[in-house]
Amino acid sequence: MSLSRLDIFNLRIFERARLDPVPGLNLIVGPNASGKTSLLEGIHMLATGRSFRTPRIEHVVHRGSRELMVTGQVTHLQSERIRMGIRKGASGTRGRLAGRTVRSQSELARVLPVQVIHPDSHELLAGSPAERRSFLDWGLFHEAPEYMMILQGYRRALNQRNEALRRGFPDNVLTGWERELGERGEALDRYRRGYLERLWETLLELRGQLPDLDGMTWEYRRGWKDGVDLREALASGRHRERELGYTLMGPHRAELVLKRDGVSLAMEASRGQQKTAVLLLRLTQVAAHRRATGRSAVVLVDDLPSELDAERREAALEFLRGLECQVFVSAIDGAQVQRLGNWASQKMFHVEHGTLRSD
Ligand SMILES: Nc1ncnc2c1ncn2[C@@H]1O[C@H](COP(=O)(O)OP(=O)(O)OP(=O)(O)O)[C@@H](O)[C@H]1O
Repeated sequence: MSLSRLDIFNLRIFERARLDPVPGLNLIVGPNASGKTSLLEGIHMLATGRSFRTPRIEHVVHRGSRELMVTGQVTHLQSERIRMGIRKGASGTRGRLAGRTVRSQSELARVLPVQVIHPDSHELLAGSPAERRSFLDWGLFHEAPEYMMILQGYRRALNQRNEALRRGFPDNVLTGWERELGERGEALDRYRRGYLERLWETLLELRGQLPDLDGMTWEYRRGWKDGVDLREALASGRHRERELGYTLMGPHRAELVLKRDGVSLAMEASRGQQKTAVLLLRLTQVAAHRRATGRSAVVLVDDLPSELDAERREAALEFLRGLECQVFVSAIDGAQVQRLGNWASQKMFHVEHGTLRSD
């Protein structure tokens, strides 16, 4: 699966841009502020309805315009072509897939799975636990469609219970929400554990491809005490949670700690080591997704050279090549990613102040 055509309208610096990518490596080169990241942002917007830089759409829409639009064509098995598109602005979002309007953005995300690695991607290790929970959610969204339904139901029930806690509703109201949270929460935990086990099998096979990652391990904390049923834990925590006005236990508090030689990578690894570890984690997800579903994802790497030395850069490109999926890499200096290896197809795009040309 690959993106074979991309049209961008009114996104950041671009009023209009067209890209005809190849299924292998697409290298986007240009000076600072030319629009490299904006192109990757356009692909991410089409696939997920969101920017990876800001939750505020007004910053992404070209100044002076009301909305942005991104359309694309996804090619499956070299022959099946699917058209998709998204319009987004202050007045809302509209998505189109194969000639019809979609009910939810997730329909586009299923057709075009996208994994992004950007200069702040070390936040996966150093940022809040929510970053790591959404990492797990990415894999499960693509592998187990029912997982998202359970998660959405869990979030609804959680909001209801929090509201009931804040408004001092009686115990029998809370018990109903706790039953639902208990069932859904235990199921989410089982999915996450299973996914992590599978992911780690793939990671162990792949980690030798990047330097410095021997001895990497994980510790998953599910969000409530081991050996206790979630429903019982919620019932016993009710008194304290009434005072706080929110639910302290459950998979919405789960944490994934990544370690190397027993020490947290978030606490002690250098920025370059963290970036290499994040590359490994995200690219392992792409490989595991392929194994589980038979489908490939598109990988976006914004500013690959930043903070990676030559050895790490080359190893990263080699790793990307081995995944055999479509890759978009941006860089200021094409020479830094010159040793591209033997890709099945590759193309270089030059960006200059919002205009685009290819070799
Ligand atoms: N909403 C907007 N409307 C118009 N231009 C914008 C908007 N948001 C950002 N820009 C401009 O778009 C340009 C391109 O930004 P972008 O981040 O894509 O560049 P880049 O090539 O990735 O740069 P760098 O190498 O410095 O990371 C910048 O000059 C920025 O000021």
